[in-house]
Amino acid sequence: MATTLADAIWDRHVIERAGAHGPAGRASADLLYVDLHLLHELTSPQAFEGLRAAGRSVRRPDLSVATADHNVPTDGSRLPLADRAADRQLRVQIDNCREFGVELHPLGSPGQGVVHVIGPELGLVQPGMTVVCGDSHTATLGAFGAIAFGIGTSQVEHVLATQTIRMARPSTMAVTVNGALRPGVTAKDLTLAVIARIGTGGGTGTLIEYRGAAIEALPMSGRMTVCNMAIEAGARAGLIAPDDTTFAYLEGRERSPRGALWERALDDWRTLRTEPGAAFDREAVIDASAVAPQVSWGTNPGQTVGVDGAVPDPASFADPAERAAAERALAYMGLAPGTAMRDVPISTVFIGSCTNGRLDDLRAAAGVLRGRRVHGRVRALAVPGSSEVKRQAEAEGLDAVFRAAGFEWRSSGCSMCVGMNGDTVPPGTHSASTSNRNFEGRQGPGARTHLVSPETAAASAVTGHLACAADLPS
Ligand SMILES: CC(C)[C@H](C(=O)O)[C@@H](O)C(=O)O
Ligand code: SF4
Repeated sequence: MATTLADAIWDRHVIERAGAHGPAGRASADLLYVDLHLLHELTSPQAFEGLRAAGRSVRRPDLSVATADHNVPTDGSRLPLADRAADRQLRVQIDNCREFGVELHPLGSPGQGVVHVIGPELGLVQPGMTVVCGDSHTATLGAFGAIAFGIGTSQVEHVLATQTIRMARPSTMAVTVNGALRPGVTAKDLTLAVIARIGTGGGTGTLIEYRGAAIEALPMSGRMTVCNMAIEAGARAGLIAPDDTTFAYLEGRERSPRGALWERALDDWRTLRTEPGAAFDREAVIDASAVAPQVSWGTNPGQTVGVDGAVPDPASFADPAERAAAERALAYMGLAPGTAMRDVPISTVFIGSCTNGRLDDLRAAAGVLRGRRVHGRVRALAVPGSSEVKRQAEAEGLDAVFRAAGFEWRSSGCSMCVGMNGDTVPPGTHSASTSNRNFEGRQGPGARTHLVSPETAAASAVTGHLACAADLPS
């Protein structure tokens, strides 16, 4: 029977099948081998604590890599931090990684950055792998043709101790994006439009394979943006079949295979595709040419419209649950039905995160900002996704473009994506943010988040209200 890419990768990693009789009795789910375990400071302390209490060691420290991202300040501060809780968490991480022999990229080190940004950058994430991390947006890494998913802290401990994970095989979904994106329309707009279309529950329990001409045309940065938000459609993970774009990105990276090993890896990676005729449990087909720049209006990523659109009337939703969600969202967002999205004034712009904090994203935003100024009422932050992205951006003068426009140029971290590191949106005001979640309070108490692409964030910074790049006078 023809196999999907996700099933093929899964099968390669099964150690014990669900239903099999093992030493611990009948297995409730598959036992999978984990090729790469990424860690950050927020979801790993209790896992290391558990190992310590049980007198266990890390089974494969060589396959485990940690970084500091959620809690780190982005104003250039170093330990000791004024924020006592963050300070403690970052120190605990340093101690844990030292004690258990895990490679760590701490605050202030050249390899530090958002965990989902540094993995690919180092060449750690490769086609055909299983990758886990105690973080839902691990889905980002599926862009390399890997099965990459978020796990809970007790599973982090299990993986540290055994390099395996017990997990039921997800069902499969294909999201096929035909045609080509129009000029000015980005991977972020596409991934938001997909969620608006299939809903935040549209991918529940599945592993989504994104495919079709519009996906194949995306660079790795855009593919990561798309897979990053698979989780916001309810999926366990997203993935994209590896191709020459993937291989070109990986070639020569610090941890990529070299020489004969590279050739051997390529031979294998080229086989990683969904076989013709393979059946998916669910399928959605999207026409890329119909996608416009997107802006979210509500408090989940599916509550999104084109920038030409308006805040919908909750009464227009046939589904009672959706109607109630829209009512609640409008109350929180302080928006009236029928308001044109362009009429929403913003206080804050955030360009960064594991969704849109890579070099291509900063280049795109800088392209819009060159020769322009941020509106007087707007505070705008550019936060590189990693210290390496920051260095590269500075090497090509992007920091100067952001600064000249009136942006703050910060150090890398999760920053305003999550509002737990000192970077927040003032209560009751609106932000244009390139992150992936617009939940209530996500960017700070009372913050009203509008999810957008880097280009749209930059254009909104200039106009002081939600706007796309095409709105700006040339
Ligand atoms: C803190 C972490 C567990 C969380 C996640 O799992 O995604 C965070 O990164 C987020 O984006 O909400
Ligand atoms: S940048 Fe945001 S979404 Fe990504 S890992 Fe950090 S908090 Fe989570």
